[in-house]
Order: sequence, then C-alpha cells, then structure tokens
Amino acid sequence: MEVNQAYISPNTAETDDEISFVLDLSENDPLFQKKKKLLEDVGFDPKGSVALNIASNPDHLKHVLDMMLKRARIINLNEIELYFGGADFANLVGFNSPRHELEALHSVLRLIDCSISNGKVKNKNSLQEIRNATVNMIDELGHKYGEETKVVQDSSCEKEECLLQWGKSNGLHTKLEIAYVEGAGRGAIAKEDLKIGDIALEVPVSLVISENLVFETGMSFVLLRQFPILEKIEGISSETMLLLWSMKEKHNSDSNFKLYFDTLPAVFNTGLSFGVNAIMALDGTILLEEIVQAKEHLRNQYEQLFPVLYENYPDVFPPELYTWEQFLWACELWYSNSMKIMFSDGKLRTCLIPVAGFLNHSTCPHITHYGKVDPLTDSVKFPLSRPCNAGEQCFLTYGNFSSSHLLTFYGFLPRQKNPYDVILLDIDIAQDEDCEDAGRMSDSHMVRGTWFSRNNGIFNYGLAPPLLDHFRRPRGPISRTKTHDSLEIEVEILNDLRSTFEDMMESLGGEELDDRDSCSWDVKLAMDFKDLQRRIVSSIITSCDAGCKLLEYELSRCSE
Ligand SMILES: C[S@@+](CC[C@H](N)C(=O)[O-])C[C@H]1O[C@@H](n2cnc3c(N)ncnc32)[C@H](O)[C@@H]1O
Repeated sequence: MEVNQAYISPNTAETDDEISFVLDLSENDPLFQKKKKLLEDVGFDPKGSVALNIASNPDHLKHVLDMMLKRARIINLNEIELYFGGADFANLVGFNSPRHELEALHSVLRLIDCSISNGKVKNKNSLQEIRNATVNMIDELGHKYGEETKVVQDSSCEKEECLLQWGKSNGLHTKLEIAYVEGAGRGAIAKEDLKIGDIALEVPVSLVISENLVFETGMSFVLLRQFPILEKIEGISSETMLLLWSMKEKHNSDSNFKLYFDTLPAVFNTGLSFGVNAIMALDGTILLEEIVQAKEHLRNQYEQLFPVLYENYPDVFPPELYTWEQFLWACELWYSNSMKIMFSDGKLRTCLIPVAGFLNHSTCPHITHYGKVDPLTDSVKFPLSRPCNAGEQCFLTYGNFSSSHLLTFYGFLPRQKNPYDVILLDIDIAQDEDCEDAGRMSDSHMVRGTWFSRNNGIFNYGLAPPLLDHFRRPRGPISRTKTHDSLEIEVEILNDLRSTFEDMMESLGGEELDDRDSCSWDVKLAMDFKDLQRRIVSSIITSCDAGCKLLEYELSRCSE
C-alpha cells in the first residue's frame, strides 16, 4: 500500500471583510510543470488565491467554492488523470474519479478549517456555510460511489477479537470491529457513526512491525546473531530480512506478535499463487507475462538464499520453515498487507500494522490520508476523509492501482469501475520526444475504458488527447478545426486505432462459456480479468466506430 502524498500547501490570509484561500501548487510536486501550465491554461494564476467576501450572498459563496474546487482538482491530479484529462480543459474542471474528487474536496475543507480555527475572522457565518456545502458534497460523493457491504453473520471472529483486545491493552484505539464480509474475507466495520476527521483507528508504533522493531529489539529470532550471516549475502535488503523473519516468527509460540500471526490466512490467493490453468486462462493479456515474470523474480530471490542459508546455518534457518512455499506465503503477506509508513526520523518504512491489516480497499475509500507516524502520540492514525455510518464497512485506499496490480499482489478485482485500469500501448515514443502535451506520460501511451470519458465528440472520441495527438503529429500540424482535410485525417486515425484494437480483441479470444462458479478461485479470477480487458477493448472499438460515424456525417456536410 502506498503512502499518500499531497503536494499542496494550503494557506489563508484574512482582512476584516475578506479571506484569501491560497491553494498553492507545491514545487516539489513531480508534475509541477504540467499542472502549472494547466492552471494557466484555464485562467488561474498558479500562485493566486480565491477571495471570499465575509458578508457575501449565496451566489458568491457558490462561486468561491466552485473556484477553489477547480484549482484543487488540477492540483490533485495524478499522472494517469492528467494523461486522460490533461489537455481537455472542459473535462478537467469537472468530475474525474471518486478518489480525485475526494482529495480535491478535502484540500478545500482543510483550507476552510484552517481559517475557522485560526479565529481571526469575526463573522464566521460565511465560512461555516461554505464548510457545510463542502461537507455535503463529500457526503453525496460517498452515497453515489461508496461500496455496500454484506456482513457474513454466521462467521466467528474469535481470533480477530483476541487481537483487538491485545491491541487495546497495548495502547491501540479503535472505533471499528472486525467481521467477515461478502467477497473480501475480513473487513473493518464502523461501531458508531463516524464523521470526517474522526480517527477510526490509532495504532502505537510499538505494535507496528517494521525493520526498526525487528532489528532493534532483542526478539526471539536473535536477529543480531543473524546479521553477520545475512550481511554476507550481497545486496540483501531490509525487505528480504523481514521476509525471513516473518517466515520463522509465524511459528514462534513466544512471539510478541503471536496473536497477529494467528489471524493471518494460511494461504493468500494472490496472482503470485496462480496455477498453470489460471495462467493459461490469461492468454492474450499482458498480465500473463507480468505474473510469470514476478514469480520468476521471487523464485530467483529464493534460490539466492536457499539452500545456502539452511545448509550453512540450519539452527537459524531450519529447512522445514524455509521452503519455497513458505517464502511465497511471506512475499504474499508483505505484498498484500504491508503499508509504507513515514517515521518521525523522516524515513519511509514498509510495515505490517496489526488490525489496520483488516481494512479492505475501495476506489471510493473512507480513509485516504494515512501513512505517517504522529510524533506527538508516537502512533499511526487512520482518520476519516468521508463519513462512515455505524454498521458500514470502513474502506481504505491501497493506492491508485490498476486491477492487474491488485490481482497480482492482492488477489482481487475491485467491484467498482477502476479509473486506473489502463492498457499500456506498445508505441514507439521517439517521435513524441519534443512534444509538450500537458498530460503526456513521460514514457508511454495508454487507453482505458471509454466509459470514463464524457467527451466523445469529434477530436476526442472518449480517448486520451495525448494518444490522439501522437497519431496526428506525423500527419501534419495538429488541427481541431473541422475542415475537410482535418476530418479525413481523423477518420484515418480512428480506422488505424480500430484495427489495432480489433487485433487486440482477437488475441483475447471469445468469452468462455464455462460455469465460473465451478472453476477454481484462480481460474475464475483470471477469466474475470480477461472479461474486464475485453470490456475495455470493446469500449474503444465502439468509440472509434461512433467517432467515424460523427466524422462521416460532418464530412458529408462539408461536401454539400
Ligand atoms: C490488507 S488485507 C485486508 C483484510 C483481508 N480482507 C483479510 O481478511 O485478511 C488485503 C486483502 O484483503 C482482500 N481485499 C481487500 N480489499 C478487497 C476488495 N475490495 N475486494 C475483495 N477483496 C479485498 C484481498 O484478499 C487482499 O489481499
């Protein structure tokens, strides 16, 4: 899971009757130049502010909120969002994805809260009104895009309850309880109505499993004794050491983390455990190659360590605990359950966090800002970015991951539409080197389901502007004027694209007629993934067709 980084520095300045909200684009943002250009293109000063008149009418408040949101949306774009919407200014100021919209609304809320709390403004009514409007928008977003959860009532969560009790007696605080939920194993359910800013879970650093804890405390693995051994293996990373530690610690009945290990599944069922049939079922998708390579990489890593370690140090590395299967289990544990946490010393460490590991992922999550140790409390906090009512499952974001990544490393496909499901295209980008498209990815072009686009008209067709420009550029100066010549070029481009995607569809093959429910978990997941690829490719072919029809109609009008 990725640490959430917001490259925004919110700021406010007040006079007696006006507040200036400064949503500054940080120069540390890796996409600074692209976003700066975008802000300028839509008429914003990148260093500018939005002014709120204290004695304002509802129309002014609405306008101020609208302006703040537009800035916040641009500032919060990530690379994929920038690629698909970047050059399309009309779309950019509208809705992009639930995560993106939530982030934008949050930046605005932080600014307003900052102003309210600094107490300089005498008349707080306007601020409160604009705050209420922002909170309402966050609420509506949750209602529209949030996932519903069915709790599996007859499953016992005894081990999970023990872990919670152990956590609480060691300083953990939570407003969540653990239950089995349909389709996702265990999940965390809100015990009471939680509002924005409430801390759903707080875990003291002393309960966090990281290289710090493992290497700095005299744990049962006698790690200090192992260091000289491990240091002899060239390039061994702290991650590898943590893998080795967890493989043994899981069997240690005296472990400080015994109750945590007791709650872990015996098998993880991620893409890394796919059997041959499932891998074959991925034929025609890039995921087949990706999974094979990822597994090969892990196998090589294992073979660098074993049998050398257990032959030379059988006491420390007993062969029965260090099998390839156990190694894969530990890899899957760390891939699917770890979080990257920024510690008070400024270092980012990969950690396992008891209880937080029960939080499932959603593309419209409740918890988006986590991943930093609070130095005042020496704990990791999980605050709510949108409300979660009692009885609802509280979701986290694992990061802006594609379904292929989620399948490979977490073993599931999100139920909702995933805006990060892109198909990378094998296009020579050399021609694009001097291109300065606002949203172009640095090294690739891509497509995603055209259902995400609201711009299907001529010159857009629901496709990414940088991709279309890539095809336009060799055909002459890029034009968005409906002349006969430019329309002809557009038809040519859509025909080329359609044929590329028809080939891709053919290599995916027809839909399998098998009864999914009787398939093994991995084959079913592979087939579901392939269906998703077919839907994406089919949406592009349909959009190319629809675009050609529009162009033909326009061309016929030109020649009239
Ligand atoms: C950090 S754990 C979350 C707790 C997990 N459900 C459990 O029972 O241990 C991550 C794993 O939860 C499952 N998971 C998380 N989010 C999911 C989702 N939206 N749908 C289905 N499974 C999900 C996947 O198996 C993933 O590898």
